[in-house]
Amino acid sequence: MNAKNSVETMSTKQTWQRLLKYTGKYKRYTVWAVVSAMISVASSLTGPYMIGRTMDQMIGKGAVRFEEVFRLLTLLGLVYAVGSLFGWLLTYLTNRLAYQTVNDLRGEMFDRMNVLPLKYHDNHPQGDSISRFVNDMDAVSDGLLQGFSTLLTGVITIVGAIGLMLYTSPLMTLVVLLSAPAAFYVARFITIRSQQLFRDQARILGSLNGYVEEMVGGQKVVQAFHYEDRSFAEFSTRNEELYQAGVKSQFISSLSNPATRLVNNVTFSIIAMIGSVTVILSRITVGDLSSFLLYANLFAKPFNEITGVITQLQSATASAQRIFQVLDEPAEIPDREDALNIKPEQGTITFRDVQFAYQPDRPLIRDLDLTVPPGTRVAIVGQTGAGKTTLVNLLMRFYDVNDGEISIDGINLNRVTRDSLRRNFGMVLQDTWLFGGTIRENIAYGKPDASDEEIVAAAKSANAHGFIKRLPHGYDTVISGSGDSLSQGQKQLLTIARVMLVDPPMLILDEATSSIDTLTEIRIQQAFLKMVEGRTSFVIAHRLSTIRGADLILYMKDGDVVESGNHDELLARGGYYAGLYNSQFAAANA
Ligand SMILES: Nc1ncnc2c1ncn2[C@@H]1O[C@H](COP(=O)(O)OP(=O)(O)OP(=O)(O)O)[C@@H](O)[C@H]1O
Repeated sequence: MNAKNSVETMSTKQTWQRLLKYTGKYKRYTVWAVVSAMISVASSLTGPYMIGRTMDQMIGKGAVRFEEVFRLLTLLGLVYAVGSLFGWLLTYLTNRLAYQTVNDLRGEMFDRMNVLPLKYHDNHPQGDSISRFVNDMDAVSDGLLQGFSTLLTGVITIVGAIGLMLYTSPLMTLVVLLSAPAAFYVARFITIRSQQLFRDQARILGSLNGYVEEMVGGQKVVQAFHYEDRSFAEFSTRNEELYQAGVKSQFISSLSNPATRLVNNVTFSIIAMIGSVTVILSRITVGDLSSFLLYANLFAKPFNEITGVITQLQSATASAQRIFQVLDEPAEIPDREDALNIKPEQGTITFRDVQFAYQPDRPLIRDLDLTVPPGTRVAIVGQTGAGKTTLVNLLMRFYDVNDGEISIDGINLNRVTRDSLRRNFGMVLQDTWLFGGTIRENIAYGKPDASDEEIVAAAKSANAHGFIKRLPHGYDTVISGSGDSLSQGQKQLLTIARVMLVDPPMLILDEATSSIDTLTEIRIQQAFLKMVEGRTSFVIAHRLSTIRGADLILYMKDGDVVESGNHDELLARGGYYAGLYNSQFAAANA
């Protein structure tokens, strides 16, 4: 059974057992919360007793023991004040408990996101992951917050009220107790029905977030293709679905409170009648009856409150299941215990009988054999979907080969720590990734302790220094996460500078296919050339100059390297590469 299934079949009980393990770490808060709840409930239970006693001091017209009434009422005020104080303490402690728990969960989830294999991120919309991180965490936090204090005070109140009712009138207590299961089963009947609806709601919310994230991220494309109307139509469908799911789940679950209230009110009326008769028969005093009725109310209230928070608890359960789903996703297979930290001396890269498939039934790379001597400039070309990025994914061990091996200087990559492997490769991707911070911080991403001189030198090598200097605050200019205030070319120059600073022995470059102004393109080309000098480099190449300057061109087709050699050799062979050259570059070059 895979992790996803195991969480999907996780029962409510298992989910809460697991959630409470996180809460269990904060026993100190829990113990004090229980003590506070007990004191606060004790005060609310003492109240009705004292009110009853006070009433019994007012026997009739002109027969009121004022002194005693005054004493009891003062005491009552004091008892309620202490109760309020501990009620506040209970809220404070449950707040801490809930936020600490969610804080830990959030930390664990963030950690897990970082160790999940790329496969997970490739197959899950970012919006859905963000929704789990934000919305589901909030739902769990609300559930813990409300659930904990309500359940705790509820249970103590119920137990205490039963004891005091029994003390006052066992017969009437029996009536109250017999009616309790009715309220409980009514609530349970409704709860079971609404649980599935809450699960659906969380799922639809995740999918809506995923869609919004796609559409907001791709706004340019959306507008360029006049997709706005269709995008809005699709959004509206999902939004409507969420609306329907929300209304339905809220409607069903909100039935439970009025339904249990109805049962309780009927019970209350019956007890009032029986009680009146008992008073007439002089078995109990009027004070006792009023105390009892107040107890019966106190006894019923938690049922109402508990059924009220059941809505929140259900939503928290569904959300916790979605969080645990991520936590249970298998992490990237850890490095072997005897994994080596490599520092390649030569850097000869060999592919031997490499086989790879993203999906087991769709083999992509079959029996790939290749030797790349140190310092070789490799250009990978081929049509879209040919497997160029896949080759890079395997080199960086974002995915592991299914069979065969890739080695550096004869060391199988499976025996190398991923960290040291990735440190040896500098990567410049088409999708430039910048984060919210200064230009300086963005360049120093791979070497946070770099000096200013090193940063400037790297920027100069990357031909980025000139445009950075012209920015309003130079290297201290703050850019947004997406780097929207910079041009595509400038962003790529920054990412080149970032790699230059780290100075890795090997490089992986994904040449931008997007059009960049000629001057910037020349700058990038120069920067690329400087970067690959003397280093083993793999370039997913789209420009003729890069391809022609390469020592080794790999022409990929359907996952296989079908031709390899340098430009002249491949042209002379008259195969796929020659076809590509003649159809795409020859005319431009003529
Ligand atoms: N994460 C993935 N899961 C499943 N299949 C994938 C995944 N990534 C790529 N593929 C498939 O593998 C094949 C090779 O994809 P790859 O990205 O390596 O091609 P490419 O040559 O880099 O294409 P392009 O030039 O368009 O970037 C394609 O058929 C693609 O659909």
